[in-house]
Amino acid sequence: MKLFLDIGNTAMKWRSRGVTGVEGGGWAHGRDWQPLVQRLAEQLGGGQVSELWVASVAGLEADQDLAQVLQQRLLARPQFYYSSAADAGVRNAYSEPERLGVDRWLAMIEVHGRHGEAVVIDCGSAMTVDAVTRAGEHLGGYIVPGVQMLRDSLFKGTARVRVTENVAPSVQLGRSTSACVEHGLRAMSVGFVEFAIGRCRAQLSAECPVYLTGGDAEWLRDSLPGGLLHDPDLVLDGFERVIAARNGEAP
Ligand SMILES: Nc1ncnc2c1ncn2[C@@H]1O[C@H](COP(=O)(O)OP(=O)(O)O)[C@@H](O)[C@H]1O
Ligand SMILES: CC(C)(COP(=O)(O)O)[C@@H](O)C(=O)NCCC(=O)O
Ligand SMILES: [K+]
Repeated sequence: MKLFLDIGNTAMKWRSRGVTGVEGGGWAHGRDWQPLVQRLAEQLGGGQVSELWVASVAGLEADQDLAQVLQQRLLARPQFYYSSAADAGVRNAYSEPERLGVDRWLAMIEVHGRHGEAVVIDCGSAMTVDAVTRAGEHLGGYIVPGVQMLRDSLFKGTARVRVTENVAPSVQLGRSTSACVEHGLRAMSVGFVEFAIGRCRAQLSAECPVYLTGGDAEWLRDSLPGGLLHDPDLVLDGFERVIAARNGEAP
C-alpha cells in the first residue's frame, strides 16, 4: 500500500491507500519517532508499504532521524516532499519557495484543486493563514502562535496565571483567572481569524470558500462566523493529489 505522512510540530497524521482505496488513517502526538512509528506499524497490520511519502515541517535533523526509523521499521524508503515554486497549478508566493511550510503548501493545493480560489486557516501548533486565487496564485499568508503555544507562553511568562478548571467556550469578559485566559485566547483567535478572512477576501471574491483545519479547529470553529468549511484532512488530501499527478494517476 501507499503510505502518506503529514509531520507537524506536534502531531503525525497518516493515511494508507491500497488498490481498493483508503485502508487506514490516524494521528499521534509526540516527537519520539521510535514509539510513534512502532504504533503506526502496528496500525498498518504488517501490510507491505510500496510507496512511503513524507511531508514534514519538523526540520532537517528531525527528518533524518525519522527517515532512519521509518526505513528500519517499515522496510520502505521514505520520499520527502517539500514546497516548491509551483505544483498542481499553484504558484508559491515565496521568493525562496522551499521555505514555505509543506503543510501550508499542500493544504493550499487541495483547496485550489477543489474550488480554484480559497482561504485556508490551519489551527495547529502555529496558526497559519494562506490565500490562493482562481488562477493558482498564492497571495501569501500569516503565521501566529497556536492556542496551546499562547497558553504555554502565558504560564511560562507569569507566576500566577494558570488555567485550573474547565472553561466553557465563550468570549465574554472572564470572572476568574481561568476564564480570563480561556475567553481571552478565544477572543484573540477569533479576532485574528476574522481580520485575516477580511484581508484575504478583499483580494479574492467576497464569498470565496474559507477552510478551517488543524488540531484546534474544533476548539475554535463554534466561535467563528457560520459558513466556514472544516476539513481536518486537507494536507493529506493535497499530498495524495500531488503524488497521484506525479504518478500520472487520476486524483
Ligand atoms: N491529543 C493531543 N495532544 C496534543 N495536542 C493536541 C491534542 N489534541 C489536540 N491538540 C491541539 O492540536 C494542536 C496541534 O495541531 P495539529 O494540527 O494536530 O498538529 P501540527 O501542528 O503538528 O500539525 C496542539 O497545539 C493542541 O492544541
Ligand atoms: C508554520 C508552521 C510551523 C505550521 O506548522 P504546524 O503548526 O502544523 O506544526 C509550518 O508551516 C512551518 O514550519 N513553516 C515554515 C515557515 C513558513 O511557512 O514560512
Ligand atoms: K499542520
